[in-house]
Amino acid sequence: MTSGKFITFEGIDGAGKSTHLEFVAGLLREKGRQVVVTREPGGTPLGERLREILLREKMHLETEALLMFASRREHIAQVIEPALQRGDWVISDRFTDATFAYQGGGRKLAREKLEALEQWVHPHLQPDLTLLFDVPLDVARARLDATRELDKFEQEKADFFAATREEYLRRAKEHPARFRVIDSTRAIGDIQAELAQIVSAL
Ligand SMILES: Nc1ncnc2c1ncn2[C@@H]1O[C@H](COP(=O)(O)OP(=O)(O)O)[C@@H](O)[C@H]1O
Ligand SMILES: Cc1cn([C@H]2C[C@H](O)[C@@H](COP(=O)(O)OP(=O)(O)O)O2)c(=O)[nH]c1=O
Repeated sequence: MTSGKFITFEGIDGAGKSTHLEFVAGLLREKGRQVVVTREPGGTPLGERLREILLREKMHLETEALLMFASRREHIAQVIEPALQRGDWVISDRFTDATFAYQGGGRKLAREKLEALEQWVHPHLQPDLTLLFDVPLDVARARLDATRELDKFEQEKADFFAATREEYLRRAKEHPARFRVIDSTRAIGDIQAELAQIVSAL
């Protein structure tokens, strides 16, 4: 049995992550891999209920961080670890880097608190590859405005997303072996050509 890998997709809202999830899953399936596509917050029945609350209700920033990690704990136990143990590949639309970027960067929750939660919830699990879809705020905002009704996070102001993006880029620099920063201002076809190269090198 080949061993599976854990790939996460990250970026500020509107960067284009969701556009490329199924493309990457398809590339892996073409190579004969079993692929589980999932997301955070969510990915389990309980996690999806937490997602509904997290994306709609205002709450204390620590409550928000704790619920993100509660959803993640369930997701790891029910979906991610069993899939990796079977040898499947897991692609998750967001994981812990999102909590550092949104609750840490955006909401300014102390990084040490998030590191403590990360150590508690998944001391031994890290993605093998994190694709960070990066775009300037105005590009992300224009894409969002063109397409959908905005949830609680998407309604945040420019300085929130500036801090979120900055924290993502800081983490990418801190973990260069795990992160690939994708310039997501380019045409979808150009981005997919780069993704195909990255996936074939895995
Ligand atoms: N490279 C791109 N060029 C132009 N439009 C894009 C590009 N990538 C995504 N979009 C569009 O931007 C919108 C937001 O993309 P989406 O993948 O849903 O973002 P995210 O999941 O990162 O919030 C969608 O309407 C999508 O079609
Ligand atoms: C996983 C995670 C997501 N989020 C936020 C980022 C997004 O705004 C929102 C949901 O993510 P996402 O699934 O990307 O939203 P959409 O389906 O609208 O593209 O949750 C956090 O604030 N912290 C986290 O730890």
